[in-house]
Amino acid sequence: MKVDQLLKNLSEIVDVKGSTEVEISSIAYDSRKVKKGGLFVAIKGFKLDGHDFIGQAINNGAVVVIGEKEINLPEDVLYIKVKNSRKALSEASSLFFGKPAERLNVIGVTGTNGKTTTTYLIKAILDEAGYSTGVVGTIGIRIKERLLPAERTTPESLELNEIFSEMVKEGVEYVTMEVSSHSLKLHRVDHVKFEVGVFTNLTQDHLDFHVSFEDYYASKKKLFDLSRKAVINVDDESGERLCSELNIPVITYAIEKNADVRAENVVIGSDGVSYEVCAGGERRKITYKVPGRFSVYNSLAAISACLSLGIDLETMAKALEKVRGVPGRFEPVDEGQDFTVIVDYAHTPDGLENVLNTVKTFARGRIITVFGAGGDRDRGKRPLMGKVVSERSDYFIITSDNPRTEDPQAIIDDIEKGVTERSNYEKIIDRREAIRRAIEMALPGDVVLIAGKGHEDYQIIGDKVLHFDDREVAREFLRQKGRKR
Ligand SMILES: CC(=O)N[C@H]1[C@@H](OP(=O)(O)OP(=O)(O)OC[C@H]2O[C@@H](n3ccc(=O)[nH]c3=O)[C@H](O)[C@@H]2O)O[C@H](CO)[C@@H](O)[C@@H]1O[C@H](C)C(=O)N[C@@H](C)C(=O)N[C@H](CCC(=O)O)C(=O)O
Ligand SMILES: Nc1ncnc2c1ncn2[C@@H]1O[C@H](COP(=O)(O)OP(=O)(O)OP(=O)(O)O)[C@@H](O)[C@H]1O
Ligand SMILES: N[C@H](CCC[C@H](N)C(=O)O)C(=O)O
Ligand SMILES: [Mg+2]
Repeated sequence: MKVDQLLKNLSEIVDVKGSTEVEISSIAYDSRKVKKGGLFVAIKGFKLDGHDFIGQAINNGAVVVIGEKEINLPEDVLYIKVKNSRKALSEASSLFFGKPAERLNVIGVTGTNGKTTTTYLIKAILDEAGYSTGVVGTIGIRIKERLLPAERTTPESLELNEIFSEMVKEGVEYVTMEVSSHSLKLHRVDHVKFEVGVFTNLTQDHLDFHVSFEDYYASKKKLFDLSRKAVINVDDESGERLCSELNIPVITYAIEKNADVRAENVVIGSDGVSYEVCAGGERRKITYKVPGRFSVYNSLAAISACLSLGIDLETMAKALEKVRGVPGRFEPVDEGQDFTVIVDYAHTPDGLENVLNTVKTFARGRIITVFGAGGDRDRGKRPLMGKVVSERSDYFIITSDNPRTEDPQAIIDDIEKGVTERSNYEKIIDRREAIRRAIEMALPGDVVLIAGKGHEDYQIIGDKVLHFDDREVAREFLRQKGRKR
C-alpha cells in the first residue's frame, strides 16, 4: 500500500511529518507484532498507551506510525497524527485489504441478547435461498462451512478486514455478523456499510465498560449510522425509542405491539415454537424447534432482516423448520436419563429470566440451576442475576464462570446479595463439582439448567485458560449416574 493512497483515505488527519515516499507492507496495532516495512497504529488504551511502544515498533521495522499525540520521530519514519487512532486503524486496514466490505453484503446484529442466535438463523435462511455465506461472532468465524476460532465477538478492524478479504476470495456473498457495543464504541466496524442493521433488545450488561445505560444505548445506536436499513424489535423499550430516532428505512417486528412483521397465534411448546408471521398482507406458518418466547423474537428478527433483502416467506419457513438450534444455546444434553439437562449461554439478568421462564413452561419436576458470573465484567448485574435465578428455581448452585483475575468467592458473594429469602441453594466454587452435585440430586422430571458458558470450552482462572466444557462435564456425570443404577 502506497502512503499517498493512505493519506487520501484517512478522514481525520491533523498533521503529517516525514517522507511520504514509502510503501507499507503490513499493519499492526501491537508493537510486538510489527514487521519490517510495516505501519504501526498507536492506540491510547484503557490499560496501556500504544504511544509508549512506538520505539519498539520502529525497532521491529515500522516505517510509518499513526498516532494521536504530538511526537517527533527519526527522519526516515513517517508520522501521521490523527484525531482518533482506532478510527484510522479501521480506515487504513480497510484500504490495505482492498476494501473487502464493499464487495460483501453485510448484515449487522446488535442488542444485549440474541445476537448469536439471530445471526445463525439469518445464515440458515440465506443458505436455503442459495447464497454463499459467512458468519462473524461469539462462536467463531465461519467462512462457508469452515469454522475458525474467534477471540472476541466482534474482531478488531484489522482482523475483521483480513477475514472479510478471505471471504471475498472464497466467493462469500452475504456476511451476518454480531456487532457488540464494545466494537461500536471502539471503532472496530467504522469502515463497514451494513445492508441491514438489526436491533434485538437492550437490557443490563457491560456497565463496567459503558459509563451508563445511556452510553450503552448510544453505542448500539451507532450501528444504524453505518446501516442502509434497520430492523427493530419494537416490543423492546429501547427499540421503540431507537425507531423514533432514525432517519433510515425501518422494518419493525413485534409480538405485542403493532409492527411491520408480527407473530400471531404463538404456540410455545417444550420442543419449540410455532406461529403465523404476518408481513405486508402475507401470512405464513413458522415452526422453529427451539423453545421459548425469545425464539419467537429471534426468528422474527431473522425473518424481518431477510424480508428486507427480498427473500420470500416460503424459503424462510423452510429454512427455519430445519434449524436444530445453535451450539450452547438451549442445548439439551441427553444420555437417556429421566430428567432434562440444558446447557445455555444466558449470562445476563434478562437472558436468565427468559431461559428460566421457558424452562418453567415444560418442567414437570423441580428446576435446578447452576450458574455464576464473569470476573472483570459488569459487577452490577451479579445480584440481579442472583435475584432472577432464586425467584425462578427450586434449587440452585452458585458457582464460577470465568472468574478471570477476580477472587471467585467474592463474585459468588456478589451474586448471593440478590438472592431472595427462603431460597434453597448452595455455593460451590468448583464448577465441575457444582455440575456433579446438580446431576446427582436430580429426580425424574426435574430440569437441570447449566447457564452462562454455552459453547465455551474453557474456564478462565487468573490469566490461565483451562479446558472446560459444561456439556462434556454434564455428560460424564450423567453416564456415571446411569451406571450406578
Ligand atoms: C475493553 C476492550 O474492549 N478492550 C480492548 C482495548 O484494550 P485496551 O484499551 O485495554 O488495550 P491496552 O492493553 O490498554 O493497550 C493499548 C494498546 O497498546 C498496544 N500495546 C500493548 C502492549 C505492547 O507491548 N505493545 C503495544 O503496542 C495494544 O496492542 C493496544 O493497541 O483495545 C484492544 C486493542 O484493540 C482490544 O484487544 C481490547 O479488547 C479486549 C481484549 C477485550 O477483552 N474486549 C472485550 C471486553 C470485548 O471487546 N467484548 C466484546 C463484547 C462481547 C459481548 O457483547 O458480550 C466483543 O466484541 O467481544
Ligand atoms: N432475544 C432474546 N432475548 C432475551 N434472551 C435471549 C434472546 N435470545 C437468546 N436469549 C438468551 O440469551 C442467551 C445468549 O443468547 P445469544 O448467544 O444468542 O446472545 P448474544 O447477544 O450473542 O450474547 P453475547 O453478547 O454474549 O454474544 C441464550 O442462551 C438465551 O438464554
Ligand atoms: N461476551 C460476553 C460473554 C460472557 C460469558 C460469560 N461466560 C463470561 O465469561 O462472563 C462477555 O465477554 O461479557
Ligand atoms: Mg454472541
